[in-house]
Amino acid sequence: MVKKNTQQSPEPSQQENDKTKKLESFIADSTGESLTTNHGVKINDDQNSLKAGERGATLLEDFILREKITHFDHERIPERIVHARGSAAHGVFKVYEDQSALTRAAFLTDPGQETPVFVRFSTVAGSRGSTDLARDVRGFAVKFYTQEGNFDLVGNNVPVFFIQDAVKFPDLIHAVKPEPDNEMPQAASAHDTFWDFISHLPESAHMIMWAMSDRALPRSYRMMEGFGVHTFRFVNAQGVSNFVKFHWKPLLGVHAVAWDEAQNISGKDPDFHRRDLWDAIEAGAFPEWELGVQIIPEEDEFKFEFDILDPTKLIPEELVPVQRIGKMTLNRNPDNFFAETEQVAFHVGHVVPGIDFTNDPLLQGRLFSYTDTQLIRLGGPNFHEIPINRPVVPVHNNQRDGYMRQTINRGKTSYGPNGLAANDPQQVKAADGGFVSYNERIDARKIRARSRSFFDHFSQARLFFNSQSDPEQNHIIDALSFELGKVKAVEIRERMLAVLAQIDKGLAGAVAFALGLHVPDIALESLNSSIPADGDPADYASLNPEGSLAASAALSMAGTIKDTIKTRKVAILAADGVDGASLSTVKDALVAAGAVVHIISPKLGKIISQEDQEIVPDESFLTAASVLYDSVYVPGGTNSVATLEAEANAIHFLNEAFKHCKAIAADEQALQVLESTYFYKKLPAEYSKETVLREGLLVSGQADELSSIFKEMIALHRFWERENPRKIPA
Ligand code: HEM
Repeated sequence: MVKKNTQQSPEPSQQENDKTKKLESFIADSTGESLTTNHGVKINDDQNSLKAGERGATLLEDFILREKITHFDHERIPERIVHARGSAAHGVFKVYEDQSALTRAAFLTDPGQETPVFVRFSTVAGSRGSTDLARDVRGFAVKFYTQEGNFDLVGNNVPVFFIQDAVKFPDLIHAVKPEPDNEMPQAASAHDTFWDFISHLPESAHMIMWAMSDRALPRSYRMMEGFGVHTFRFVNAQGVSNFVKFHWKPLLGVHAVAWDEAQNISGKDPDFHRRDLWDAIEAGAFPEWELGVQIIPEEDEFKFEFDILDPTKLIPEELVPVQRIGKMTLNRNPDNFFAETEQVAFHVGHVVPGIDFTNDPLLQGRLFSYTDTQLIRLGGPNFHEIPINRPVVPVHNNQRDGYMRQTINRGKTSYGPNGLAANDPQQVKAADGGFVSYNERIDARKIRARSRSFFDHFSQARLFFNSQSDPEQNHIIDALSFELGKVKAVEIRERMLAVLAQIDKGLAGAVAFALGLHVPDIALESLNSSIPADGDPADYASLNPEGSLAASAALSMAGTIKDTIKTRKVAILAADGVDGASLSTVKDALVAAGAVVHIISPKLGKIISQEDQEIVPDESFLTAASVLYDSVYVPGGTNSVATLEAEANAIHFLNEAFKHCKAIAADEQALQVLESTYFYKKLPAEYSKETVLREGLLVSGQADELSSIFKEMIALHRFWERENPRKIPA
C-alpha cells in the first residue's frame, strides 16, 4: 500500500515562488563583505602567495593560493554540443483567455496567472565564443516555471528541420561543425563536409531554403519568430486530444540584416545580438512575443498533403490559422551568465499535464538526447537542483545521492511503496494534477523504415521559395552561391545544383550561373544516401508533387510589422560647427518615438555646434560602424559638413549604409557630404513622399518635416529594392 507522505521537502517560500524567480538566496558578490575561503575562513591577503622569505619559493601549505587556483582551474564546463553560443533573459508569460477547452495545462487556463519564464536564444553550429551573426538557425528555448512544474518549449526560429529521424542528428552535426582535421571553419556552413552531407540528403531541401534565407540573419533576437517545430498534443481535462503546433510572433516584426552586413558585424561586434537583447532590457524596452497555436483536431490527422508527424513540413497558416493565445515579455537580464544562461538545461521532454508528445521520429529521439547530454555537460544527475533549473513547486520523490546533491533528504526510506517510514511520496491521480500520458492506441510491427508519407521532400521547399519576395529570392540565390562557392569539391556543387533543380529550375540555374557550372542531370535516387539497404531508391527519391498551395504569405518577411521604430538604432554624423538645432529636432523626434540615437563624430570628447553649444558624441568613427545602425542622418552646419566631406570614414559610413539598403536622411546643407558618396547620382531629382518611402533617401531643409518622414523610412527597415540590378536571370 502506498502511504501518504507526511514528511516532505519544505514548501517553496514566497520568494521562491516570486514571479521573477529571483535567485536571491544564492547570490554571492563582492560588495565589501570580508573575503573568505570557500570554507568560511576570513582571508587577510589573497594577493601575495605564502613564500619562504621575500624572495623565496612558494610554500605548498598555502591553502589560500591552492584553493583560489584550483577553483579557477575548474571554472570551465563543456560547452553544449550544439547551441553553445547563447544569450538569455527572464520574463513572464500570460495567457489571454482560458484555453481549458483545448488543454488542462493550468498556465494556459488562467488569464490572471503570470508564469515566470527564462528564455535562451542561440546559434547552432558555432562554439561558445563564436560570433552572433553567423548564417545559422537560431535556437529559441523557453522554460515556463508553471505551478504544475516546468514546461520547456525548445524551439528554433525556423519551423522545420533538416532531418526526419533523430538517428541522423549526429551525422548532421558532424557535417556542419568545423571539419575534424583542421577545426575550420568556425560557425559556418560554407564548407565541403556540410554540403556533401546535405547534397546526399534530399529531405533537408525545405530546411535548406530557410537556412539560406534572411531568417538565418536576424536583425535581433527580439525580431524573430519562434517555432516548436514538431506537432505536439494538447489534452484537455476530459482526455480529448488535439494536435498543436507552437509559434512565437514578435511584436516588433521579423527583420533581417544583409549578408555583407552580417559578416562585417561579426568583426565589429561579435556580441551584436547579445548586446542588443541586454541593452533593450536594461533600457526598459522589453521584448514581447505572442504565443500562437495551430490546432488540428485528431480526426484531421490525415487530411493534409503531407504528414503532420514529418518535421520537415510546416502547416501553412492558410490551411490552419495561428491563434494568438498569450503574451511573453522579457523584462530582466540574468544576474550571472554562467549560473543562469550557461547552466540552464532545457529539455523537449519537460512537459506538464495537458501537453503531450506525438510520434514524430525526430521528437522521439530528442526525448532521449537532452538529459543524456546534460548529465555530462552539467556533471551528474542533480542539475535540476541548480537554481535556474529548479521548478517553483516542491519536488518529492525517492531519487537520491549523486554528484553535487544539494537536497538533504530526511528519513530512512528512499523507496516506495514502503510501510516503514513516512517519507514515501504519494502518487497523484490525473484529476488531482498527475501527469497521465495520452492514451494513444499503438498496434504495430517493429520496423526500421520511413513512412511513405514522409517521401515528398520538395513541394514545401518550393512553396517556401515561391512565397518569397524578389529581394528575398535574390538573397537565397546569393546565399547558395556564396556557400557553394566556398565548397572546394566540384562534384558536391554539382550534386547540390541537381537537388536545387528539384525545387526550382530558375533557382538552380541562377546558382549554377554564379558558380560557372551547368545544372547536371543527376537522378535523385542516386543522391539519396538515407535509403535503407532493402529500400527501393526510386520510391524514396522520385516523389516530387506540385503541391496545391502556390504561395503562403506568412512565409515571407516582406509583409511583417513595419510601423514602429522602437529600439531601432540611428546614427547622426556630426563634427564641430554642426547645426545644433537641426540635429536636436531630428534626434528628439526619433528618441520620442523609441529609437536609440547615437551622435558619431571624428573624435570622442565634445563638439561645438554652430550655435556655440557643447555636444557630447556617443561614438567616434573609430569606435562605431554603419553596420551597427539601422539608419543615418547627416545634419547641416557649414564647418561640420566640410569636415565630414573630407573624412573618409564618414563617406565609408554612408556608402556602406546605402549598400545595406538602410534609410538615409540629410539636411539640405549636407548634400555636400553626399556628393562624395558613390550613391550621390542615385539621389532622386525631386522628393515626393512616395519616392522617399520607396528609395529610402531623403534630403530636406525642413527639420520637422524631415523627422516625420524619416521615422516612416526607418520603420520600413530596409530598402531591398536598391539591389534590383541583381534580379534573378529569366
Ligand atoms: C526540431 C528540431 C530541434 C530543435 C528545434 C532543437 C532546438 C534546440 C535548442 C533551442 C537547443 C538549445 C537549448 C539551450 O538554449 O540550452 C538545443 C540543444 C540541444 N539539442 Fe536540439 N533541437 C532539435 C533537434 C535535436 C535533435 C534531433 C537532437 C538529438 C537527437 C538534439 C540534441 C540537442 C542537444 C544534445 C542539445 C544541447 C543541450 C544541452 O547541452 O543543454 N536536438 N536544441
